[in-house]
Amino acid sequence: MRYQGPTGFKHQQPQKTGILITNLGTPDAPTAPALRRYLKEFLSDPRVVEFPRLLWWLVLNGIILRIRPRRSAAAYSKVWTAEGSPLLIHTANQCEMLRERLQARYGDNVVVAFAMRYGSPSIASVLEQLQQAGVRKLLVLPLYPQYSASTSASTFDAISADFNRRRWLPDFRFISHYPDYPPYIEAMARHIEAHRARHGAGDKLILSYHGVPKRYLLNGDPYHCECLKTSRLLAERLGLGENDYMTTFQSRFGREEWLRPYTDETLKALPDKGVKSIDVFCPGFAADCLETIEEIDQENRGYFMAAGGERFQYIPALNAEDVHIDALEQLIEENLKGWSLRSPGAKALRDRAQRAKALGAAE
Ligand SMILES: C=CC1=C(C)c2cc3[nH]c(cc4nc(cc5[nH]c(cc1n2)c(C)c5CCC(=O)O)C(CCC(=O)O)=C4C)c(C)c3C=C
Ligand SMILES: [Fe+2]
Ligand SMILES: [Fe+2]
Repeated sequence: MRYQGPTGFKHQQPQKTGILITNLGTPDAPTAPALRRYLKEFLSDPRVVEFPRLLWWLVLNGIILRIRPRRSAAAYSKVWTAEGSPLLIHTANQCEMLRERLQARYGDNVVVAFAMRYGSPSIASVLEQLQQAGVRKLLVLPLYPQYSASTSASTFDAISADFNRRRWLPDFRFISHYPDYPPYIEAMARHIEAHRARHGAGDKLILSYHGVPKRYLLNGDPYHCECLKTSRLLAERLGLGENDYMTTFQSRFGREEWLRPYTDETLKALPDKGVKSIDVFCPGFAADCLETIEEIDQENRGYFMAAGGERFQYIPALNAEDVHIDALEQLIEENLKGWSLRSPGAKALRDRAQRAKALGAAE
């Protein structure tokens, strides 16, 4: 059978609305074998590494997967907690809080779940569970505020690959970005203000985003533009002048040029320019993860202090903070508009089952 129908389908099953939040994904353990599996899946995605396939296959399997898993495992072991990878824990918490709030309003008619683009829980496995649960309308929210083909479009690819094998597709909505969504800007502003009220404010606020190769920007990816927009709106909301903040790009991979200015080079240079006290926040990361905890709060803190910096404050990601969940809940609510969140009543379900029986269908 080319297209898979729902298994164990019941005509009386109430039809539900599914809300799927996703993030990038993380290895199962901070070990070289787990990193090898994770990096192989991640770095084989043509949305992430846009290189001629055969050449990249040779480089990935011949060089990168022989060296990087051990190095990355060492980095992950610095951030790993008793409950597991920070990215997975924060995403699970975000999901749980959204579920509580949305089910308080809509009861069991909404199902809220999370999945990871790479690693587990995989998008395919969670979509299968949602279909089994009777989800006939599906809203997907990848937790990437700024659109990039390497993240947002890659998530869409994974969903569409799953749909490609299915017989019965749900109504479908996909939030491809929210870089200027006022409640998101407001959530970050309040979070930063609260942090500054407790710990004081540095002379400059560094807004560091994950980078992508500059080539992707030149080929039309809106990511760079969206990062600058988020920064501008956040700075305006915080009342910051042009000299009070900076947008930088972190997490370079490989030898080609990535979006500039680079976070590490910027932080190494700031003390010489007289900026010795900074706050760093990463607006593009909905949850703390390796790239914020190890790369920013550990590695880049070290660069800044070694270059003569005196005060470095990392402001944590929004994670499962109430202000963040408020913003995500509003974003979800707005994107659910026009969908009735009530499932058909008992009578409608009985009638439907009788009609199906009359037509000779299984129950
Ligand atoms: C190889 C190219 C990469 C591109 C392009 C890229 C884009 C990109 N990534 C994120 C968010 C995250 N990336 C994370 C880890 C990570 N990223 C890359 C490479 C690229 N990312 C690698 C190889 C890794 C793994 C770690 C390592 O070996 O260095 C993470 C953290 C995951 C975790 O488990 O904590 C996030 C989140 C965005 C938003 C983005 C493009 C905009
Ligand atoms: Fe990345
Ligand atoms: Fe990194």
